Amino acid sequence: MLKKTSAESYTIMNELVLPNDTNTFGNLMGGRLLYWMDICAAMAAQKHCGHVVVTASVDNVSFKHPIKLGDAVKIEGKVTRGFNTSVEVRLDVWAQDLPSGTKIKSNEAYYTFVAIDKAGNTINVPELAPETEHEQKLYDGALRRRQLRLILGGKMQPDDATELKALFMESQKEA
Ligand SMILES: CC(=O)SCCNC(=O)CCNC(=O)[C@H](O)C(C)(C)COP(=O)(O)OP(=O)(O)OC[C@H]1O[C@@H](n2cnc3c(N)ncnc32)[C@H](O)[C@@H]1OP(=O)(O)O
Repeated sequence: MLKKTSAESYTIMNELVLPNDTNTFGNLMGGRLLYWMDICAAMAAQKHCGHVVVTASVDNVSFKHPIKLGDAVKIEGKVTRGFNTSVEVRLDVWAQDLPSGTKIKSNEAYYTFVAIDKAGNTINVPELAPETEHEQKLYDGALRRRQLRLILGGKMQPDDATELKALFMESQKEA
């Protein structure tokens, strides 16, 4: 199957935080942000897969700074690696106070999507060809993150997570 690049799935989504998106403190609700991130990530995954995708899992997401009413939210998504029927998407989220132009990094996250056909059966996805050093790093890390999330999802035995185990062995040697 033809390999694809991260650039081919690169997706940018911009949103403006309106009153209906906020909590009683006037900050963007976490659930609303996760919803926007899911949409951005799904668009990136579909560009890569050439098929409809469903969200299989969302890794731990930390909310580093509150995002305020009236801020612009910019979400960037791109596929980091294709496996058999699933892809990992990396998201970077920025909040910008438009009048001052001040921009802060708000979140980073990884979402996993599975490609499905019209009958709902899972289908194979294209591999990813990293083009830069940074993309290669994300590609290598994707295998370890996949093993961790499959263990947590009860889909893999810890003993089978060879790359993850190797990482722990390395850090034990260094300590
Ligand atoms: C864009 C949206 O918001 S869609 C709406 C929300 N999402 C949904 O409704 C999805 C509902 N869930 C499902 O349809 C199914 O559970 C699926 C398609 C995600 C997985 O199907 P299953 O039959 O459980 O999984 P199966 O064991 O066949 O594996 C299929 C792929 O899913 C991956 N997968 C399964 N569970 C997980 C998980 N918890 N985390 C990451 N990947 C997973 C597998 O690794 C496999 O990928 P691979 O082929 O690249 O190795």
